[in-house]
Amino acid sequence: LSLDTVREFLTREEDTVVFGLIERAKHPRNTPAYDPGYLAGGGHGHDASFAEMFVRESEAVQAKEGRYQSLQEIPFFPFRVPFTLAPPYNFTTELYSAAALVNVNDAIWSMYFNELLPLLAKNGDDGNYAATVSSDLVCLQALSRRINYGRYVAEVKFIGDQQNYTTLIRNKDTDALMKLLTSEAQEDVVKRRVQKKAMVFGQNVTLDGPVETGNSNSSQTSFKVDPSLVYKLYDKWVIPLTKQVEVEYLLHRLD
Ligand SMILES: C=C(O[C@@H]1C=C(C(=O)O)C=C[C@H]1O)C(=O)O
Repeated sequence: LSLDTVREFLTREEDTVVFGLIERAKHPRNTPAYDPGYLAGGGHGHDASFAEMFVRESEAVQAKEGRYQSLQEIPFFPFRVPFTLAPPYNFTTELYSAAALVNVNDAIWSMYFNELLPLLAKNGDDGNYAATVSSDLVCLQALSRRINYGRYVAEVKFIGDQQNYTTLIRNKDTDALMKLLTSEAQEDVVKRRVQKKAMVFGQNVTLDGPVETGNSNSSQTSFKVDPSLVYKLYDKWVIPLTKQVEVEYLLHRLD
């Protein structure tokens, strides 16, 4: 684990996040899928929305196949996750064990459904709820993996500057920790790159003419996901939440 490999991981995750958003944006809002009352109205005694039920049950299946044996993956419903049926695999454990399970999945969940989704999906209801929430799950898992990877970022930064971090952790100085782990230049690169990825991955591809680059002067260029929304997602939520994970991890790094 080094700062370079950590940055490579985050860069590759950007692709997964952007492709996930493109797929979700294919479907309209489909609000009944998020309404707990919609299922209850069916009289089956459910108190969760289709979206929640889909995530919970998918996580249960994936848990059985060993998804959460990798520390890179953290479920949204940890108490509903059954034991794995997969034989143990010797995953490398780069994380400090007392801090390894730090995560902000609850914050990711509410950010995704309450803030991002209304900006991402067009109004409308086409009844394809299962396909829709299945693409929500992909987005949630990608965002969770990316944001909770802040644990690995923090570990690398801690190892690289143990003396300074140790003092700040002992003093529980979260503001100073936040400042020490922040690289504004790097954050700027990340935000501009994801915006560009949204342009490149989300363009309409036709056989006539050159590949659209998105920065041509044709105002007709339209993207499957608004590149400025992807910038905003990283600026307002993904990077701040990643840094929150980093700070929380560090606060447990000497436990
Ligand atoms: C990931 C890093 O650490 C911090 C978090 C970042 C992020 O969430 O993208 C970017 C820069 C840093 O503020 C890094 O330095 O590469």
